[in-house]
Amino acid sequence: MLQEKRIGFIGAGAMSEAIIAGLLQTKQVEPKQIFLTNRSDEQRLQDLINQYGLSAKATEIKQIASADIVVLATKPKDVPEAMRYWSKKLCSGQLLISIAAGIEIAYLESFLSTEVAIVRAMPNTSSAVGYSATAMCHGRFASKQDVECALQIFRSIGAVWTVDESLMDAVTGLSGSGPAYIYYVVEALEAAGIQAGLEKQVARELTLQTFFGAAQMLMQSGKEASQLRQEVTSPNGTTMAGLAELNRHETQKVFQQAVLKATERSAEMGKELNKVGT
Ligand SMILES: NC(=O)C1=CN([C@@H]2O[C@H](COP(=O)(O)OP(=O)(O)OC[C@H]3O[C@@H](n4cnc5c(N)ncnc54)[C@H](OP(=O)(O)O)[C@@H]3O)[C@@H](O)[C@H]2O)C=CC1
Ligand SMILES: O=C(O)[C@@H]1CCC=N1
Repeated sequence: MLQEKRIGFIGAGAMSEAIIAGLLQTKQVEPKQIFLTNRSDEQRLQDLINQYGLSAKATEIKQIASADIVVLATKPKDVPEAMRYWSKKLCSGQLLISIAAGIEIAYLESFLSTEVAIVRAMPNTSSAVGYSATAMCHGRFASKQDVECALQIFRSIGAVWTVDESLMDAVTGLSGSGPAYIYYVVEALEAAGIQAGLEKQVARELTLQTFFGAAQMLMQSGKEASQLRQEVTSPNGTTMAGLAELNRHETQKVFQQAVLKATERSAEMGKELNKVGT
């Protein structure tokens, strides 16, 4: 299905790159099917075109405006400006996929005078290696084929779930921002390993393999995280000592609060922009 589609990206930032890298790595699309534009950073655009072998024509506005699928990947604050410009160029028959945090479908529709199919999605940066956790919902003009097309894009760069739009802020707080929480923990474990006497590279490799192994256990064993944690924890042993310190600082609660804060921020960003209006 994606083989015949032309995909235009509005925004040439971290997320567009992650999705493009994933699509190309998993061979779902060829470089010539991808068109890309940004606002002003010519060097960044050229770097991506060179790195991923995209056609130089990729920057042509006409190509994006007539693409089968247009991915809106600017920062949320830049969505009004981008939509004011691009909404005049989009037409029914095209599928607009927005990945902007907090931005509601109704808000995007308010810029459009034609019945453009819209999918709102929240992938994460693991798209770049084919392991995104993406959730998506769709607007009233999206057909079954449009939804299937979006599902196929996000399946090709990881796993995808469909949710009600009211849950998109929660998804953003959990899995959209989620990789950053994991990297934050990895930074801490690596630093602790070094402090305890390990060489930097060894600390890094042990940490990464521990994360990878734990993720595999969670996915393959069918056991709850709490049960797996208990299996590591010998009475009066090392893990118990480590976990006692985490509990003393209410670390689980802190992580829960972090996800809820991020969820709130996603909703807030949408509200801030809706106030701006068209
Ligand atoms: N980073 C993440 O982990 C995730 C981000 N998201 C969402 O993805 C979106 C993009 O994020 P990210 O890639 O990190 O952002 P970046 O800041 O890395 O990239 C934003 C891009 O948008 C371009 N841009 C800004 N205004 C316009 C415009 N009017 N027309 C065309 N292009 C424009 C910028 O161009 P220039 O540099 O020339 O100004 C830049 O290339 C955000 O809405 C974010 O909420 C979703 C999931 C995860
Ligand atoms: O930090 C942000 O706002 C974006 C949305 C999800 C991940 N990064």
